[in-house]
Amino acid sequence: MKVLITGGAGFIGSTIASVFAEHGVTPVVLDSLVTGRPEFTEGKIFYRGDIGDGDLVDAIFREHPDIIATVHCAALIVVPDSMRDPQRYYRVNLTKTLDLAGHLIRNGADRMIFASTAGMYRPEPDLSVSETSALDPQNPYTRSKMMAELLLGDLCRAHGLRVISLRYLNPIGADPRLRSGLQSSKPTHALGKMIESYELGVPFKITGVDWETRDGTAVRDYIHVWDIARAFHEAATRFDTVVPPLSDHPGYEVINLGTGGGTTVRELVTAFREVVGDAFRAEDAPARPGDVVGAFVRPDKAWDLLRWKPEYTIEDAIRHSLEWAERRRALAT
Ligand SMILES: O=c1ccn([C@@H]2O[C@H](COP(=O)(O)OP(=O)(O)O[C@H]3O[C@H](CO)[C@H](O)[C@H](O)[C@H]3O)[C@@H](O)[C@H]2O)c(=O)[nH]1
Repeated sequence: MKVLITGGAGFIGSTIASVFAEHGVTPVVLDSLVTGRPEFTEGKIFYRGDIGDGDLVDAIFREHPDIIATVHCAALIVVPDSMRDPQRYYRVNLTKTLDLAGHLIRNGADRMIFASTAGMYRPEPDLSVSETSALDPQNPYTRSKMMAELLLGDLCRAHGLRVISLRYLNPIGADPRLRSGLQSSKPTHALGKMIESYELGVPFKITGVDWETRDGTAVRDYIHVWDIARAFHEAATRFDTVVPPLSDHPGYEVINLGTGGGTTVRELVTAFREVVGDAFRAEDAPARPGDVVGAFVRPDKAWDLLRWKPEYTIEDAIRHSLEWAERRRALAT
């Protein structure tokens, strides 16, 4: 039994591949390596290429008729980049998803699990989001994901494609067995900057301390990447129960993944100190341009349909991220 993973050489896709492999499902990785890492494909069935390449997708299904589902992670994901170059984001995230879906339908591959974002919701007054929250994407990245979901929903109704769309926010951590992790050695996100400050011995700057939250700093739903990857496996395992074939179901189901509480930047600093010790320093600084107060995701539906909830703590994720940062440095030298 196999699963096709587009973007399987990326941070999340490679972790998903490891979870499936641990459960006896062989990953078949399709990745352009534009942002993916060749070392994350080592020892795996790997096709280097584009999800829009119909001949390639046909060849993959011809060579692996035992693929049971497609996990679609291939995408561009950096919000500020999407604002600078929206065309590229719509081409890759939207047009190529349309092409890929056509190739899947042609090959009779009707099960897709789509890696989406909870960043498309307008948060409720308490900053929570659930599947019923209004959609109000704020940048080309989240808009490209929302539009991709809309087109997939239409193809489900018209062509019998079936899609489970998993929406989540900020993945952190690394494969606990350190087979893969974040590719970039210069991350700009909060935990990446914390690790950088810790290693340089300089204070971490808390950018934004005047938000209306429990401690004035912004909220994010940081979630361990292994937990997210487990949800993809649960979705594949329960696919036909969640989206039954040949039924009244519209063929398209959205499930949010999150912790149900979120973490402020100050809470992230406290968790970081739990791991590295009290000497770690942080100081207040102005908010970054374009920053938002943030949101957290209610995961009740994920529990009902997938029997999924996060298992790793923020401290676990920090520990794994630190271990991965060290390993990545060792691999680079
Ligand atoms: O050195 C830093 C870096 C970040 N923050 C704060 O930490 C919070 C979270 O920031 P992140 O950058 O970790 O997360 P964002 O959700 O703001 O955005 C990031 O995560 C997204 C994924 O969910 C996209 O990938 C996006 O491009 C990327 O910047 C923000 O309030 C930010 O101001 C700091 O206090 N200090």
